[in-house]
Amino acid sequence: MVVAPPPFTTLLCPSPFTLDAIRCRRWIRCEKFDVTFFLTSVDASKAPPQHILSHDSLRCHRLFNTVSLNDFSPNVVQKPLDSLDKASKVELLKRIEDLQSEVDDLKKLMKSKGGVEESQSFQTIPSRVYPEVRFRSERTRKRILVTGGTGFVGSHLVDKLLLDGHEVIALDNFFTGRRRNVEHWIGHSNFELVHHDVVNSYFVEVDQIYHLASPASPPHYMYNPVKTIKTNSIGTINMLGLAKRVKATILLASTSEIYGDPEVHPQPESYWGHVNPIGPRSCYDEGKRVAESLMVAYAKQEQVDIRIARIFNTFGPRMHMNDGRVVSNFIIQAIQDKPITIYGNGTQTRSFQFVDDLADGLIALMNSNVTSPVNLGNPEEHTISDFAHIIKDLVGSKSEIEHMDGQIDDPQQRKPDIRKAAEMIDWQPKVKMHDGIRKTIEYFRKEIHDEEKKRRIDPLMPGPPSKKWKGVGEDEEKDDSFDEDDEVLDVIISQRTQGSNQSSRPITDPSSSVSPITPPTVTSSSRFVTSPGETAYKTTPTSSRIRPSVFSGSRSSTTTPTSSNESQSSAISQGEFIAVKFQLGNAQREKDELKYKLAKANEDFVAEKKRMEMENAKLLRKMEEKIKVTELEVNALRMSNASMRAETSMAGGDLNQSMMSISSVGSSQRINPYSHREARATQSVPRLSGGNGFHGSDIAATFTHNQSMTMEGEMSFQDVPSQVFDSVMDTPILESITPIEKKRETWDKKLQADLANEHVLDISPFSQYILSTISSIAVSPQVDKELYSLLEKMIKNPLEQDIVEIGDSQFSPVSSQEDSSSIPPNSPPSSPSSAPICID
Ligand SMILES: O=C(O)[C@H]1O[C@H](OP(=O)(O)OP(=O)(O)OC[C@H]2O[C@@H](n3ccc(=O)[nH]c3=O)[C@H](O)[C@@H]2O)[C@H](O)[C@@H](O)[C@@H]1O
Repeated sequence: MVVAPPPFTTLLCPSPFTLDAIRCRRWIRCEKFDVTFFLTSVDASKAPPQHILSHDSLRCHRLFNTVSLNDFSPNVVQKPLDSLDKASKVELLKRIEDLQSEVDDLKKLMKSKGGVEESQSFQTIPSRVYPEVRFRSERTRKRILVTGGTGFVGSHLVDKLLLDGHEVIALDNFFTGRRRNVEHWIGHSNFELVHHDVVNSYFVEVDQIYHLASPASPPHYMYNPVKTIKTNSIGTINMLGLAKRVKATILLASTSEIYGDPEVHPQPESYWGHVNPIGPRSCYDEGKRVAESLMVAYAKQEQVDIRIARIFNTFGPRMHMNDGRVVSNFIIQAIQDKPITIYGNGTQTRSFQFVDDLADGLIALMNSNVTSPVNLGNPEEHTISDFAHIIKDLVGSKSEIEHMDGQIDDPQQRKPDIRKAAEMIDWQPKVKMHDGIRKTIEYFRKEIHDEEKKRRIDPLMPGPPSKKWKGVGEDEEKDDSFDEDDEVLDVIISQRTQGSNQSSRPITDPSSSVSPITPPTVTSSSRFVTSPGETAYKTTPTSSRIRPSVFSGSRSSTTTPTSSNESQSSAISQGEFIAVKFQLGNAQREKDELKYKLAKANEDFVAEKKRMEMENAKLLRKMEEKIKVTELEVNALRMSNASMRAETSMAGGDLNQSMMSISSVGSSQRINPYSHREARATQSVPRLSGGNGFHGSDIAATFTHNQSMTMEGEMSFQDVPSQVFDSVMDTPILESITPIEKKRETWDKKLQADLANEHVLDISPFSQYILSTISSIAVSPQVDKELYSLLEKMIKNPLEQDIVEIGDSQFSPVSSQEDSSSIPPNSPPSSPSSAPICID
């Protein structure tokens, strides 16, 4: 009789000898060993006699052992769908197609998104490096609003506050402020830049408010006196209202100008001043005086915590080239070896402080508890004449000194009494005037160099006249806003239409040939007004009343018109000149704005990139899920198809087709790319005898998808079986299976021949594969026992065993060693590899 074969080799018995009668009835799957196979029953009635094989053929079982149990990867095996009717399968196929196209779309979308990212040249934008700021805890870190935060003084204050670890909001209407003054902070998490005019309300939650917003240079504040008053009155009310609401401490940047043309010298805070309330400077002087009054009123009535700084003449880097004040004018003139223009006889005095000291003083005052006004200035007093020589010497200039008409209400002496600051806020200036001047000279040298370079690259041509020019000669009302774009044109229009009767600031008469950075060389003969309200200029009404920046001056001798025509042409050329100058200013602002936008775009890009990466990751996950689902469905279909083929072949009595079906199932279940990878990483390389033979290629195809495998003496399966795999695995499921049919014909013939010659199994590695697959999972004695008995029954009486079903739970693998004791006496050895197979 038979020496019992290993249990699941027994399972083979029905297959070979009743192959043509096989009917797929149930799937058995063993997740642990990643095997799905059919349990079949025998329908002998359908089996042509010649296909019934002899038991003796099973001698070949010995060959099974070439594939060991360990060679199977723990892939997930899914249960196939139950047999589907054709319509359902078509529907399923359609769904797979849809899913596939969806997956393709998603892939495309992802690629395109990746493409966008790649093509962006944002990577070329270097990430910004900010000055290192002090770390402050939540408790000590303050949120601070600085109005006029991009101006000359404001930007230095912003620097100090940020470096000290506070959060700063710089608010500015950019009338005299410039983004470039704070551009090194743009994008910093502690910094915020707000374009806003304090004349309008602004609401923000802050601890401190430094209220600096106002033009401070005489030509600037005199340009639009109504707006200057509004800024200092309404603007201050708005900021006080905000301070009141959010209980912030507010510091007003007041000025030494509130002392007017002082009669007390030096000026202590207790001095009430000597101000002409209707003079050309009054818009600023009185504006600041009313601002101080408002501060005190809000403190008294609304308990707002206030600080008042009376700021004396200040200079330093970041002064505008067009500032028009004495320091910038003298330095630029000296650098360019142009005449240094002194208004008046030069005996008037000023005390100049370096901007760094002022910023320290403002912070010290804010953080004190001094609510009364405090002077902040450097008491080092010089006459303007001395000052001109100091500048000339420090620059090493060949400039001559030229005296021009003095200004109306020009304070004749100014020197701060800073004892209060020293006592109450422990502040005094540290930077000596000479040192500060040197730094400022370097700054202006660079500015001039940059400016000249820019003009070399892009020589300025006066653009087409603005629409505003059409208004020349008409009655046009001057806007009270600081719209710098229209500023100069407005001045010209106003000049032409109303004459020069407002400002006492010295007039300059630039000729058309004057370069935008030509220093003023104004003489004193033609422009001096004795009293406000009278005709402001001795020049003709057509001469322009522009601010006396160093860029706009020229010798007065060239300006006295000899005829009305000449006067007209002089005015036009000046207009053109100013238009060009302001084009330059606008271009600069535009550049600053672009820089800001670029920095912002960079930030936005980084955020967008992060978002896209997250989105892509999500998309990828979704895609992978879809692919997985698709694969599962495809596998299901394949298995289902295999089932059908098996059924078909059974009906047709085709051994090979049945084999193929099983092979397909075994293969398709290994498509899962994840387990595939795992398998590759962990599996040994099984060797299969005869794997490249008749059916061996199918087996190879099966293996190729999930593990490396070599055939004995043959090439690697990884390379070989692609066509085979394609033909077997990717055969359209419901379409004509022509290639397979063709093969099958050949195989059938061969099989017939083999059968005739009685050496079927000897040459059928495919059969071996099935056998080995089945045997390899037969590690559970319990399962062995059950299956064995089932199979015994099947073999004995196949017709009775129409349906065999074994659930998953029965396949929990058990180590053969561990459970050898539990193997029933009747059972075969649990290790297929060691099992002697001998069937009588
Ligand atoms: O620098 C400042 O911080 C101060 O500047 C101005 O006060 P002011 O003293 O008139 O400033 P400048 O325009 O620089 O004039 C200073 C003196 O130099 C004279 N000056 C100015 C410019 C020039 O080219 N030549 C010249 O002789 C002026 O006539 C004046 O006597 C403002 O009014 C103040 O609010 C501000 O605090």
